[in-house]
Amino acid sequence: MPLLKLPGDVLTRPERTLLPPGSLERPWHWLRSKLHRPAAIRRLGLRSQLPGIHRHAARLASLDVQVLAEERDGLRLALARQGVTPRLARHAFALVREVSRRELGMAHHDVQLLGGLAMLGGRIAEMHTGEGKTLTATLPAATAALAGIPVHVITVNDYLAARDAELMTPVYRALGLSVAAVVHEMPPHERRAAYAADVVYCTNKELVFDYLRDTQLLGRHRHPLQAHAARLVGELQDERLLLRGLHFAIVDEADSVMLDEARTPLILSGPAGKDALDIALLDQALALAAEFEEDTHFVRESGQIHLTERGRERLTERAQALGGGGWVGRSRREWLVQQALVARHHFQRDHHYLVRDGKVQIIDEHTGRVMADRSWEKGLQQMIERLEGCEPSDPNVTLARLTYQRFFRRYHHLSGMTGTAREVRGELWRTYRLRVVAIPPHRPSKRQHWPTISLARQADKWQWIATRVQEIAGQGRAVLVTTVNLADSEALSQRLAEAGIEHAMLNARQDAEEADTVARAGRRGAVTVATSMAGRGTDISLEEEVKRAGGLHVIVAGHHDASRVDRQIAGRCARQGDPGSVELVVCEEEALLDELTEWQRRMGQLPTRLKRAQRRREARHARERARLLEADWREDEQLGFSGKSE
Ligand SMILES: Nc1ncnc2c1ncn2[C@@H]1O[C@H](COP(=O)(O)OP(=O)(O)OP(=O)(O)O)[C@@H](O)[C@H]1O
Repeated sequence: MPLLKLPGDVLTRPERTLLPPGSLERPWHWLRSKLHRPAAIRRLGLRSQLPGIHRHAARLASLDVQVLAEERDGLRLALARQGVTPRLARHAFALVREVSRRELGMAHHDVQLLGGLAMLGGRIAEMHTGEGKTLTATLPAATAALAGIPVHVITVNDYLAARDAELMTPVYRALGLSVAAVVHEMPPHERRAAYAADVVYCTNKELVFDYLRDTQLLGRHRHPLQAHAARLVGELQDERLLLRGLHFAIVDEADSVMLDEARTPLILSGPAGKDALDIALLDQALALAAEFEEDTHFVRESGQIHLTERGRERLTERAQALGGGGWVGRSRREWLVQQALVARHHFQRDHHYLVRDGKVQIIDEHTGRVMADRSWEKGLQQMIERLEGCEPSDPNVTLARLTYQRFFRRYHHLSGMTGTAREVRGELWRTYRLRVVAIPPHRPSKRQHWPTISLARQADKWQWIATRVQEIAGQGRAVLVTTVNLADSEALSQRLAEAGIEHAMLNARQDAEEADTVARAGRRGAVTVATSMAGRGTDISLEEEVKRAGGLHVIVAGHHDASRVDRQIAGRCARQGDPGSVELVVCEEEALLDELTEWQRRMGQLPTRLKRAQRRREARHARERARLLEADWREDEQLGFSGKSE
């Protein structure tokens, strides 16, 4: 029985049809997810595959280029005929390992082979940060691609998609496979060409938007069978579609892509024309919101803003004075003012967005990167633009929307890898039916966790960090400091500049030089200040003398939304057996403290309280995702009768 096989009827089955669990099954799934434990390598029998791979690899190592190419062609034929059977998978892994050794000078370690096998079996490989997931992904990706299965390697940002595709190209090329990266700036014809490659590296956002564009194009032929029928009568030309279907996905940073980003659905929008938005009305709403006082007219709860009874009364009075227009209907006017309050009080410049070239550009809260060409919906974008004195952009209308939960479950074969999956394994199983396999590290980690420092004020924090940075960099080590947002990274940068400490910056405003900044960050005495942009995937290679002096020191200047992000940042140091250390610096004024009640503020030590606040925030985000998933399932059940999807 093959592990993977290209469906014979690939034209009619480019994606999996969703079968949501029935309402009686759901409590059972919930219970199973609570009891879920990471699958043991031993129980899955993964280790027993290693001797076979090594036997093949030893034989391949002695072959010359010509014979190796013949071997590859023979294997490709067998994989295409039989699918990826365990025997052929061992053979393919050995071939990929040998090719990587020749082309990149890196032969996959045993733990990478185990990670690759876990993914080939449709699981999530939890591999420690810095263990070499980029190289690991080549094993299942190339094996599936050799069998003729289109592969998507999905990651969190364009920088990583382009970097990983480029780094791994020699391996794929030597295996006779084509590889491409899809990045934001690409026009449709280049995207289409890229998706035609055997292995495609792309981000979750680009992929889902392209999928939505395709569903728009398919229109009433959205169901695979309808599309096939339309093709036969010439009503549908595949040349205009971008994707080749959803066959095999390897999701890098799986917890970030499949959970953190899954709180909000992706919305494909199109221009609505200037008239669709009444700018005067937005201005009135903003002016009204400026009169409203917190706790009297509105309250903030769990990241949302609600009008109080007094706020509603005030709005009714003011609406009568304004008269007519958008102010007549009660729910409409309340919604308008609520949006204006969100624009005024919730979204902060240099935290949630930045202003560049006269435009308001959203910063992705998970990756710390600018999301070019993305905008908030329903007038919120234009309200923020008015507040920032920018020219209001053209409004958009929603064309299609899709949740990540729904999208990823459409893949015939779904797998992933990450350094941080353990704490969300239940949710990964509940949502995607994906099991987590914990892979041991190649070498024991030498990372030292220094005690947490807690200070009273932000200013004390920056001062303390400046002193610490000077001390550690002076020892010939390299230092990376991460802050929770762009504004904080700039405040710290200013403090360092005042102290005469030379440093590089990596944040949403200084993103053009990313590869160079990362390349310099491991030099002797280098100091780098970054936001969570440096949190995932950033691989800082250290100079030999830096390793001898103690490696990279990471200072985490404040907790992030999820403890997984903190762990990812800590994972920038002590990679691949190098030495390294990490410490956390927190202070009373931190944003997460907003989450604490007065009673909690008075209780316990600051770090413990902050940790609790972080856990509450994580739980809230998990609840939001669960609600979205539940809504998705309900929608599926209702649509089931009319046979539609999406
Ligand atoms: N088998 C190998 N032999 C030698 N070096 C390796 C091997 N595998 C990976 N590396 C090196 O290890 C470093 C870390 O790799 P990579 O960035 O892919 O790790 P990662 O697991 O993706 O880390 P993160 O969790 O931070 O994303 C890279 O510099 C890579 O070249």
